[in-house]
Amino acid sequence: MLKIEHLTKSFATRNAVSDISLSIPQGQMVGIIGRSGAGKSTLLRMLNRLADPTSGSIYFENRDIAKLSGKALYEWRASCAMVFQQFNLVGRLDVLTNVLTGRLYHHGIMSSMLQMFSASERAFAIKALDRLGMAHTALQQADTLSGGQMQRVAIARALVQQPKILLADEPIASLDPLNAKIVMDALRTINREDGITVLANLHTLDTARTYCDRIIGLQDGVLVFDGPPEKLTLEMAREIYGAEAEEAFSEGMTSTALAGVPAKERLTERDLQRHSDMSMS
Ligand SMILES: Nc1ncnc2c1ncn2[C@@H]1O[C@H](COP(=O)(O)OP(=O)(O)OP(=O)(O)O)[C@@H](O)[C@H]1O
Repeated sequence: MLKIEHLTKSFATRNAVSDISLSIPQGQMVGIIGRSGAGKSTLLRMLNRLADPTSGSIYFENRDIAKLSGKALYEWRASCAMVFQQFNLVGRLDVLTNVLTGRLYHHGIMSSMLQMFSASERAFAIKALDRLGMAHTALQQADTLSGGQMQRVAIARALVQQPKILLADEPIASLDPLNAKIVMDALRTINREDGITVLANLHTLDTARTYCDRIIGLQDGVLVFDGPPEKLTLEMAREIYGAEAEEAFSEGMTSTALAGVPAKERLTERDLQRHSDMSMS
């Protein structure tokens, strides 16, 4: 069980995350939604301590994660893996070595520096790649892969950490729809088969609805919705995304599009349909 109590992160002029309390049972798949700047990344980054909370607590199996330091913090980061929108692979290294870097958390400093991996670790890494349908690329240089393939390798790297929690910060925001589906399917498989809790920041509401057991909605750093997808009404979704009542609101719209463009300039579904009709004629 991951338990967050009154978690707050303040920057100079504002709270990015404001007094959030939540309990997440092991094995849940949770989607975090909200418009751009709502605090989604800051919340995830606090969970694996890439950012330190200003106040509040994060408990996992009764340990206060917000207070860990040194070796204990390193161990926590091993059990709380993270994947990012930009994949964060080392492009000039081969895929297998990239995946094996996920094992460095389990090594001492010396063997980490020498990148010494045992035969069983290599086999484990290949198995992780195989689960993601990527074993055939093991010896390929990482920067020759497509974005979707890179994200699958990044997930394999997270898997070899043998995490209890997987944090995914906009894992499909840079991918085309087909690759986005492959990556989300992979996250759900890992969640269901391995019992790993998945917390994913998702920039479209329809993805969160399709894949998640539970949706958490943030608005200006404040928790404004917490429940199963079927409880998230259109009105609530509009409120979370700050969409105005008169405009067409599509669940496939991205949080960035909703936050970045003045309402009058945003494309409605009707505009998009008209555009595709025109391109086809
Ligand atoms: N290091 C920082 N220093 C100052 N302000 C920051 C910092 N990191 C985030 N913020 C601010 O905190 C707020 C929340 O940012 P955050 O990146 O968590 O939002 P988000 O919901 O993940 O947005 P996006 O979807 O665009 O990534 C924003 O107003 C952002 O500008």
